[in-house]
Amino acid sequence: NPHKKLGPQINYTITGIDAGAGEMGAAQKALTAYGLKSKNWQLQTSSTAAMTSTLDKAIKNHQAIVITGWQPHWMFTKYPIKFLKDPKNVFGKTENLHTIARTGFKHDNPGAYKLLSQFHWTKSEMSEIMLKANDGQDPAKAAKNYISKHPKQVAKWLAGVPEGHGKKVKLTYVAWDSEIASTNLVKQLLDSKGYDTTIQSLEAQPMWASIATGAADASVSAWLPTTHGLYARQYKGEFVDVRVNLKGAKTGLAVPKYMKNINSIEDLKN
Ligand SMILES: C[SH](C)CC(=O)O
Repeated sequence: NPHKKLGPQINYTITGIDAGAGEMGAAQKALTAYGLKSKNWQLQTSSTAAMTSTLDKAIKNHQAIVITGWQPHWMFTKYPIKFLKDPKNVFGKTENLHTIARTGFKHDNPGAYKLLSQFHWTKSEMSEIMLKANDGQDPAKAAKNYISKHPKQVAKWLAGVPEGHGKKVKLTYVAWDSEIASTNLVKQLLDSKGYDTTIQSLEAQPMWASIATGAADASVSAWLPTTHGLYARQYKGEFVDVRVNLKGAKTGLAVPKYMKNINSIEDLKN
């Protein structure tokens, strides 16, 4: 209802995701920076699944809602939503997804490290796996299908990567749809060369800690420079930033497009 103040319509609540997600920290900062905290606005933590199902219900009922959103994600293709402008740049400009590794990994497993140093793809390529996984296909199967459909790209990723002969590789990730897609793909690529790859999902902070402590070998789930900036600073010198594996990611607050008069985080006070 564009004529009623937004806050009371949604109990001054931003529908968030898992508490450890970097963008939840950014959303908290935004509440303060935009003077929303003093107006009783609050950030609700839940999970990606809970947030997207709450979004689904709100859109089905043509109701107002504010969520913590991010690209690449199928929510922007499945739902008519838009990012809110962030004039104070709390969420940062575009992000890149980085591959990070424990400091000794290149020495201990140069073959697997070589694959990680060659793996990169685009948002639309990632969406191929993400959308299939969201439609209920097993992400490992979706990753295998991707590999069989893109032989030239796979050949580039695997160029010069030696056989693994069962050498173990441990990848950790955070169970966001984007990272489920990329981690399953990297596992299938490594296993196709005879490595024995295990993947483990963790919350964001423990994922970073698993690399810094050497408990895991690598992760393709690092959102930098802003969203995981806190973790990168906390573990500076204790991890290797192997490379960017996807360019042009983005986090921010988002609303359904039918909320015509809400286009900036500033407008939430209206
Ligand atoms: C939720 S985004 C995939 C990443 C993050 O916010 O930590």
